[in-house]
Parts: sequence; C-alpha cells; structure tokens
Amino acid sequence: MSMMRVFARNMATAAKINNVVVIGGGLMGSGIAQVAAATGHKVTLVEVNDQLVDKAIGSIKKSLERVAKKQFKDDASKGQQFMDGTLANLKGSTKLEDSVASSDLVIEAIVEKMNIKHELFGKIDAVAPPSTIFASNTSSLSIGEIGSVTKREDRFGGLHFFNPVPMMKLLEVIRTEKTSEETYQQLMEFGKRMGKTCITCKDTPGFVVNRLLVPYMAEAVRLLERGDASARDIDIAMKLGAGYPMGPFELSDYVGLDTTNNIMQGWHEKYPENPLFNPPKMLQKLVSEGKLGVKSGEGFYSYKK
Ligand SMILES: C[C@H](O)CC(=O)SCCNC(=O)CCNC(=O)[C@H](O)C(C)(C)COP(=O)(O)OP(=O)(O)OC[C@H]1O[C@@H](n2cnc3c(N)ncnc32)[C@H](O)[C@@H]1OP(=O)(O)O
Ligand SMILES: NC(=O)c1ccc[n+]([C@@H]2O[C@H](COP(=O)([O-])OP(=O)(O)OC[C@H]3O[C@@H](n4cnc5c(N)ncnc54)[C@H](O)[C@@H]3O)[C@@H](O)[C@H]2O)c1
Repeated sequence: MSMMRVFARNMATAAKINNVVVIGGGLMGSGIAQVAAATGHKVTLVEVNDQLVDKAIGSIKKSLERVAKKQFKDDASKGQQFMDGTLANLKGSTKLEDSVASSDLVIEAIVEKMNIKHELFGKIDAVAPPSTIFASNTSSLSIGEIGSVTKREDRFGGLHFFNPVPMMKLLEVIRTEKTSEETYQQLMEFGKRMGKTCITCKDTPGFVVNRLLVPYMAEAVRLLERGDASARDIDIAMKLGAGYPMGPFELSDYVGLDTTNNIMQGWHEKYPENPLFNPPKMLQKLVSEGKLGVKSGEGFYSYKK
C-alpha cells in the first residue's frame, strides 16, 4: 500500500463517527438506534421487512415520549423539539447493502446465533467502506469469533448495551486481541457521545455483567424447579432483600427467554464442564412453547391484557 493510501485510510478512520447503521430493530437495536439518533448521529435502522421497520420506529416513538416527558417535564415544546430532532436523525430501511455503503459504524443487534451473525458480517464486509468500524451487541458470543469472517478484524469490537438502552447508563466496550487501539478509542468516544459510562472488558464469555447476571438468573430457575419458593416470592426476595430493581424472573422475561436460553445453550456447548452454564429445563420448555417473556405476552408471568 502506498504512503498516500495509508495516510488516507488513517485520516478516514480518525474521523468522528457520524453515520451509524444499526442492524436489527428488536428490543436492543431499536433502543440503540434511538439513543444514537438522540445524541446527534445520523442513524439507519435495518430490519428484514417493512412491517418490522415500522414496528421498531413505533416503539422508538413511544420510548421517546417517555424520555421527553421526563427530561422536559416543564417545557412541552422543548420536549416536542427533542422528539422531532431525534426522529429527523433516524430512518428505517430493509436495504442492508445500500445502508452500510456510507456508514462510519455498523452495530449489529440481531439474533444471538453465531452462524446468523457470520452470514450477516460476511455480507456487509464486502460492501462497507474500508474505514467502517463493525461492532456487535452480542450478550454472550465471542467478539473475535464473530469478526473472524471479516477482513477488518482490526476494525471490529464489541459494544454491549443494556436493556432498556435509553435508561441503562452502562456500555461495555470489548476489544479483542486484534482490535486496533484506534478502533478501541473510537468506540469509547462513541459510547461517551451516546451519554453512556463505558467500561472495558476482554473478549470473555458474558464480559462483566452477563458473566455474573446470567448464572444468577439460571440459579433462580433451578430454585423454582426444586420447588423451594415461588417465582413471585423469589422476585420479591431479590428486590427487597438485595435491592435489585427487578427480580430474576421479571428480568428474564424482560430480557427475553429466547435470548437468555440462547446464551446458556451457547456457553454450555462451549464449556460443558462448567455447571454454572447448565441451561435449566424449565427455561428450555418455556421457549419451546413460544413463551419468550414480555415480548411474546407470556414467560414466567403473563403480560396479556
Ligand atoms: C442480557 C443482556 O445482554 C444484558 C442486559 O441488558 S441485562 C438487563 C439489564 N437491565 C436491567 O437489569 C433492568 C432492571 N430494571 C430496571 O432498571 C428498572 O426496572 C427499569 C429502568 C427497566 C424500569 O424502571 P421501573 O421503576 O421498574 O419502572 P417504570 O416506573 O416503568 O420506569 C422507570 C422510569 O424508566 C422509564 N423507562 C422505562 N423503560 C423505558 C424505555 N424503554 N424507554 C424510555 N424510558 C423508559 C420510565 O418512563 C420511567 O420514567 P419515570 O421515572 O419518569 O417514571
Ligand atoms: N434482550 C436483551 O436484554 C439484550 C441485551 C444486550 C444485548 N442483547 C443482544 O442483542 C442482540 C439482539 O437481541 P434483542 O433482544 O434485541 O433481540 P430481538 O429478538 O428483540 O430482535 C432481533 C431483531 O433482529 C432482526 N433481524 C434478524 N436477522 C436480521 C438481519 N439479517 N438483518 C436485519 N435484522 C435482522 C429480527 O427481525 C428482530 O427484530 C442479541 O445478540 C442479544 O444477545 C440482548
């Protein structure tokens, strides 16, 4: 590569992140797109069909109303300005390749399955500009393994947000052995611009929060399976006895039982010797019955109106 081209590439990657593409508009992708747009980035939210694009934008509007009501409670017109400004920064799309073609940063928030993430990143690596940084919001998979299908492992990292993204202040920034210092700095800078407090973790199962939280959630299911206490009482116990905002069953339903189960299954397959990673049978059964928690209307609890 000529000196000029090296220089041009460095200049390109040193530029501030403005154009952000979020792939997947479910629980997490819609929240990430919302906060990125609210903090001044130009955001494209990519979903698989128009219906899901509309659903994602609809849920962003509802969440924005809640944020505006709180942040601008004494000034409705400022609240409206905030909502209009955020929505003006945001567009939905089903055209993956076109969307990533002018991106500075792509954040993937699709289903927690390695093969599906590989297929996606393989596809977009071929069309995104060389300077574009790729990040995954995976809860539990190895960032290095996800990025291994691309030719930009130095421009690949983890941005692990928490649900609900507009409310949760933490962002875990994951650097693999191949993530460049510059990419890492850009991801940290982007996280700060999103208004998050960033921590750094190595590319290890569950990073910090999920490595502690997911085995705790699974242990709560085992407590229930043994009949030691009811789900309701376990939730009350952890809220009033340990100060958690939600009990483990409320939280599992909130995160999504499919996501929680995928995390446990993946870790169990990779680390079968670790009993902490054994997926509880009750969790698998609920998922096989389509009971995925709040998003499907039923999980450990019923949310049907
Ligand atoms: C598995 C993954 O990889 C990692 C994860 O994400 S693990 C999950 C991490 N998340 C958690 O642990 C969440 C734990 N729960 C909580 O912190 C709180 O219960 C909560 C913030 C979700 C909701 O708070 P809570 O007091 O229980 O309910 P509620 O009164 O409805 O909401 C509190 C405020 O949050 C706001 N809020 C909640 N969800 C919101 C959303 N999606 N968008 C905007 N605002 C929201 C509400 O408007 C409300 O505002 P107010 O204070 O002005 O009334
Ligand atoms: N749920 C949580 O609390 C949470 C928290 C942090 C991280 N995560 C991680 O974030 C990711 C997404 O989780 P979620 O809870 O938002 O899932 P979700 O099921 O709510 O949403 C996933 C969305 O991705 C879309 N999608 C799937 N394949 C796609 C593709 N090829 N192109 C575009 N869109 C596609 C689906 O249509 C769906 O709407 C997962 O990796 C998960 O582990 C989840």
